[in-house]
Amino acid sequence: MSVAIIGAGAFGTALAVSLASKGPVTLWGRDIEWAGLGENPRLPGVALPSALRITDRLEEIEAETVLLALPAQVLGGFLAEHDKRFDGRNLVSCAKGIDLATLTGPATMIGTACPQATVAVLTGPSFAADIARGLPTALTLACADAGAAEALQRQLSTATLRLYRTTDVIGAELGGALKNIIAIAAGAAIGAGYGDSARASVITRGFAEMLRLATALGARPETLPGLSGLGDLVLTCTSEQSRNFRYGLALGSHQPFAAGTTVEGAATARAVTALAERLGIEMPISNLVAGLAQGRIGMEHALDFLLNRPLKEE
Ligand SMILES: NC(=O)c1ccc[n+]([C@@H]2O[C@H](COP(=O)([O-])OP(=O)(O)OC[C@H]3O[C@@H](n4cnc5c(N)ncnc54)[C@H](O)[C@@H]3O)[C@@H](O)[C@H]2O)c1
Ligand SMILES: O=P(O)(O)OC[C@H](O)CO
Repeated sequence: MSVAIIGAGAFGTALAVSLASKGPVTLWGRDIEWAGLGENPRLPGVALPSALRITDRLEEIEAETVLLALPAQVLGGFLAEHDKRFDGRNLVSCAKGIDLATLTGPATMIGTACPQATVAVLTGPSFAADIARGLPTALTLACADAGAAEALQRQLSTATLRLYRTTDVIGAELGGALKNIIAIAAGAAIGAGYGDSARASVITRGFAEMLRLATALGARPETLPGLSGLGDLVLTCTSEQSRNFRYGLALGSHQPFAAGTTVEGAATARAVTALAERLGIEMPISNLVAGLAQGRIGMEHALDFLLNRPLKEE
């Protein structure tokens, strides 16, 4: 089975570099003026291998397995335009977010746009730079069809990229989407100088929120403590490599943050606030992050927002 990747950002390029160690890979990007330079500025210091073909022509994407490595908020527009071209293939979502327009995750969006496709999700704790440099990384490959999950697991594992499989697509994709919100909160706590104990509380109570919403939306509870949930939550809340964590740091310390950086947790927090309201679920950390990201709540009120809630059982 041949492989192609849509989205030549940091993650799409990193996956392309890793998969090119096994055979030819095609990478499609909208803006690829860097292709001839042998390096993607979003992934500095990583040489692009010769087995990697880079194109901005979608008609060249003929692979059976296509990884969609676009940010969650742009995926819907891409699918609306190109659904027919990709229907019927193996479509693997790599986006970690919930679409604000539809309040659904990437797997549902892909399945709706391309009903004949086999839909899968690739998620879990992994920084693009680590994957591209060949550092050992473990991910989750989720597909409702157990046979297809096994085939994709084999196809997309490399010598340094170890994939575990599951049929719980909703659980795997929600873990990856929701951890970004909690990482912003953890960054804000550190940025504001609240300390490591506060960060541990944010991670733990944040995980409780993730579990609450994910299971209400149909996730299996045992999926959330795995790589795609807790694994990625821990990574993203503790590393300044994370853009979501760094965005939180900037919010907490009243510093500017580079516009145009992909920070999936900001829009996803707004989507989660709407979903939680619809389902009658308490998501105080997610609500706070949505308020901070929209400028509705100032950092000076953030602590009151969390600490003045009624005392309750853990
Ligand atoms: N970077 C990581 O370490 C990492 C790791 C795991 C998962 N992810 C996920 O992968 C997804 C992509 O993240 P990234 O790090 O590659 O982001 P990025 O900011 O590096 O790249 C985003 C890419 O999307 C392209 N793009 C934006 N709008 C587009 C549109 N309308 N049509 C076509 N292309 C468009 C941009 O040109 C850019 O190449 C996110 O959901 C992210 O959470 C990233
Ligand atoms: O840089 P972030 O915050 O988008 O995180 C990247 C990955 O999701 C970490 O697993």
